[in-house]
Amino acid sequence: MSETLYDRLGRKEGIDKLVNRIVDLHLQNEVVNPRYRALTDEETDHAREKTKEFLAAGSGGPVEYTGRSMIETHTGMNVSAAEFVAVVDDIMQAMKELEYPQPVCDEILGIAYSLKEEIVHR
Ligand code: HEM
Repeated sequence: MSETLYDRLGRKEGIDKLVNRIVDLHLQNEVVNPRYRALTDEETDHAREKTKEFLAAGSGGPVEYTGRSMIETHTGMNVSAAEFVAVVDDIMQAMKELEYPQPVCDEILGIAYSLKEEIVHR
């Protein structure tokens, strides 16, 4: 059987590490940290766990996504294009630090970008 994106991300262990690092970077990133600082610890943990599921399920892993849709989640936030780019930058930075090969980074970049319409200005 051919390798899935889930495998290339390092399966559950890789995805858990990646999402934890992305959330840490969001908390340090001045463009978006007010959004995340506004959350309680429970809300941050919830968003973190749902994002791990979203990535695992969407990359072909044996996981069901039980969170809300991207439109439903981000509606009412009026996320700007600059915030969207900042989040994607953090994703790419985390992948670089964790030494994912460039083709895997490019695949994630494409998937992230494809979600822009569902997240920005809603
Ligand atoms: C490719 C980009 C993005 C993806 C894949 C993504 C994914 C997600 C997921 C899966 C959740 C949890 C859903 C749930 O609770 O059921 C979430 C929550 C959240 N996202 Fe995003 N997101 C993205 C971009 C952004 C951007 C650009 C912002 C704004 C800076 C943002 C702000 C938030 C916030 C504040 C929450 C927590 C909402 C809450 O608990 O009510 N996201 N996101």
